[in-house]
Amino acid sequence: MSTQREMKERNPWHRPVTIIITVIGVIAIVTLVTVLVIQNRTIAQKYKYGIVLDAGSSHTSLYIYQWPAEKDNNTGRVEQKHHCQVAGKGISSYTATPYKAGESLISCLKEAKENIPQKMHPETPLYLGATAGMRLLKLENSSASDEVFKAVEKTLRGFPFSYQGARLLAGQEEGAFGWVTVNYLDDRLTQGLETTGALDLGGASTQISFVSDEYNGSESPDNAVSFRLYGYDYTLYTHSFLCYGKDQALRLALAHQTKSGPTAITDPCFHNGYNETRHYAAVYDSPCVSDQKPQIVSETFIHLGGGNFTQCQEVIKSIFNFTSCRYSRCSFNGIFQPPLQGQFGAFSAYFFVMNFLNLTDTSVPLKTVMQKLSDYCATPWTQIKKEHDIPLKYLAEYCFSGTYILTLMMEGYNFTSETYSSIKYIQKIKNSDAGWTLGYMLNLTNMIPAEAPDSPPLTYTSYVSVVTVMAILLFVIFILILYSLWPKFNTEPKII
Ligand SMILES: Nc1ccn([C@@H]2O[C@H](COP(=O)(O)OP(=O)(O)OP(=O)(O)O)[C@@H](O)[C@H]2O)c(=O)n1
Ligand SMILES: [Ca+2]
Repeated sequence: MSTQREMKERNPWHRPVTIIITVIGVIAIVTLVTVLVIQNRTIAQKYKYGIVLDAGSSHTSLYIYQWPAEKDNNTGRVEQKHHCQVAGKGISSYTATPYKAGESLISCLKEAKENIPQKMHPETPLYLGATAGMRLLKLENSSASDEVFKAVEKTLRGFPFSYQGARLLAGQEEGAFGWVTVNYLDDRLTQGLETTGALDLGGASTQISFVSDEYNGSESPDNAVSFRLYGYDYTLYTHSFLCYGKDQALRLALAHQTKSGPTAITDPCFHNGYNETRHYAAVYDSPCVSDQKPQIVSETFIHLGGGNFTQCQEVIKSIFNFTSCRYSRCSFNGIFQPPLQGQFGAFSAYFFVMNFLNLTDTSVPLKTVMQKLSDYCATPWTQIKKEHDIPLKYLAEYCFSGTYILTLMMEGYNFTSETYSSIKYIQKIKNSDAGWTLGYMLNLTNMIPAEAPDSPPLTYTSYVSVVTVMAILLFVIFILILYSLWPKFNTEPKII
């Protein structure tokens, strides 16, 4: 009994002082870890913002981006916070009343004010980039395009943000920034991974951008864009085909079918039973087709549907020119294109159309995809109208658009049934829309450094874990030391 009591007395864990030390130690560790976590989280919650307006040919979209304030010059942290679709058509449609182009943007800009903390408004950069609709308007009527830009500038300056300009993007910029967006969001740039190509299909133009080992910019230098990003060099091949967005491509196809000025056509790209009267003036009212306008015999023609995928493919092939190529290889219309390489992300109308048609799965063999599209095109217009509740103008065009997408990819860009699966139809990557706007803002705010930034050797989680483990270890060592010294303390009173 006495030996047992002695052992109990010698065991420091039964002493109140040891218990107190242990409790204090545990409290200290908990406090240390809590302070570390809270301290870091408070800093991360402060955001900076940027606004980009995408003034496309068919409509305008406003995007708000946000990033942690302390990561200004760091990697991969910019994300889309908000998207607002401007009501009505694109700014290039307001030539008769340019001030309305400016007014059309007001409601989205008001939304932007609500979505960004007020004190951040003056330091939030605001950009507007216009694409193919305004490119065409400039070609057609350059003073009208100036008026539209003046009107939108006036509206943008009336908001409390830091206005950075409204300008026309070059086709190369549109393609290159779309590529930057996709690869930035996929975290490919910081790690120097093999990049993903970008395919963007708009209403008035379409872009293809990718890195090819066989392209260094010496052949057809106009198609080269060189970057140094995070310490890695890239020479990107990019081309923008004006008039080959899906709305202008439809005009090219209609122009091809109405060359002789008929009073009616049976268009294989529209469903059987489709019947619409169209004005020649409206179809040919675009610089993409205006020079092909036939000597009019009548003001209108009847647009009938034929619902035949194979014949539709033939019509669409005829809007591409494959005859001349002064380079080693071409896509179409005499434009150089190096061999396709790697994975591709296809966004904007590529996604809208293929998603509507339920054809976004590219692991399905191309033959099956074509068969499904062929069946869709052959479905009578009355049945299509019954099955879908969307505006008829859009509904009528999906057979054409789907066929156009496959023909552009296979005949135009030279994808094959084997490489078709390297394409992924995408709308968003990690909650941010794929498109040129994010890449444009990252570039103009210098948010992608040429050299890799110095990064802390540990990630945040590892840092907290290491500190926690070390704190516990120190505490245990402290207790062990205390324990090893205890017998001495314990025997002292006995000596006295
Ligand atoms: N949900 C949507 C949104 C758009 N569209 C159509 O897709 C095409 C392209 O849209 P978008 O990529 O927004 O083109 P824009 O940016 O307006 O045109 P561009 O890039 O050529 O200036 C247009 O015909 C548009 O009507 C669609 O079918 N479904
Ligand atoms: Ca676009």
